[in-house]
Amino acid sequence: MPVHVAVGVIQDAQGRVLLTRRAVSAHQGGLWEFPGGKVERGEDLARALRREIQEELGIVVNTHQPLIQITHSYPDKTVRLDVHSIQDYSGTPIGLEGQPLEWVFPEQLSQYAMPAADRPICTAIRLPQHYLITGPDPRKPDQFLLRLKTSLVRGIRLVQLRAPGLNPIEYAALAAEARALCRQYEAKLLLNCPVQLARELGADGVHLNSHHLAELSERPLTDDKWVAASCHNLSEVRKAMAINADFCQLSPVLATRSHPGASPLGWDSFAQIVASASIPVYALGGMDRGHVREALERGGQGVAAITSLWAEEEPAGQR
Ligand SMILES: Nc1nc2c([nH]c(=O)n2[C@@H]2O[C@H](COP(=O)(O)OP(=O)(O)OP(=O)(O)O)[C@@H](O)[C@H]2O)c(=O)[nH]1
Ligand SMILES: [Mg+2]
Repeated sequence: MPVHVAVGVIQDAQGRVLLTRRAVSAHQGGLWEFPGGKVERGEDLARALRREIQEELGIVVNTHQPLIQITHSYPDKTVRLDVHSIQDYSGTPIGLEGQPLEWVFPEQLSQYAMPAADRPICTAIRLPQHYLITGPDPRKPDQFLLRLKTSLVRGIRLVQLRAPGLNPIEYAALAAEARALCRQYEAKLLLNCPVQLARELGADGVHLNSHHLAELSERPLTDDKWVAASCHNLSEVRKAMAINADFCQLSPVLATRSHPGASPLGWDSFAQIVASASIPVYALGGMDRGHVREALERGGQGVAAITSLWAEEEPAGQR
């Protein structure tokens, strides 16, 4: 049986995350971690989280929401980390057990030595709750780029450029323009195309379709790039984890106009598959912004969508 652990992600007004340093004598000693500790017998997760955070930092957790669940096997034990984002708390964190504290920007988390189980937590912290998949294929690139811009103006920060009907030359031209636009808004652009092309185009990362995923035996890009994958069942999610992908999307969760023939998983199967995934998983298929809460409650990272996130009109002031 894995050791069940309640873990809290606490962010300040600037978005910095609180790390604490484990005692040298402890399991995974000397490494930086997120505060938290073991769930005691008879305790539920919320109570354990409140107790651990109060014991270690002297603050009172008021509200929290699930971020990710990770099962990880170390040589000496297996842990099940139940990670929640702490949205509101009272007091000022101090290291009540003498542990050093540090507030760290999400982009800098990789500079801290942390337990191996924490890598997907850092990924989940850096990823937004919405993942925009562009569509449909552009007949007029200008209009397509204007719609992308509107989506960015509305707050989208993670974009998958999907245009399966374009040839590689058309796709490359569109990707260059989309990349320039995404940079302006500090959004990340993942290219849904063969890995070699994504490498050549110098994107922020690649989004593998299930066919490309199946062909790979290892992570195709270095750790400073994003690697994401399209999955439709548990074995594809496992494959994404096996090649060390950062995150995946799982579809179709609900019935969707864009893929009318596909039979939906439903939220229960989504949650079941996500429970076995130790990487962030976006729900895809019939999703709109209103589904974010359900996706989080079911263990997901948020929603991925074409139809509902792809802006219909031009951005204000751009006509
Ligand atoms: N709190 C915390 N534990 C983690 C993280 N990552 C990770 O692998 N763990 C593992 O999860 C377990 C959590 O235990 P803990 O040592 O914090 O438990 P605790 O606060 O109840 O302490 P105690 O039982 O030593 O008094 C440890 O085996 C630890 O190595 C993390 O980010 N935060
Ligand atoms: Mg602890």
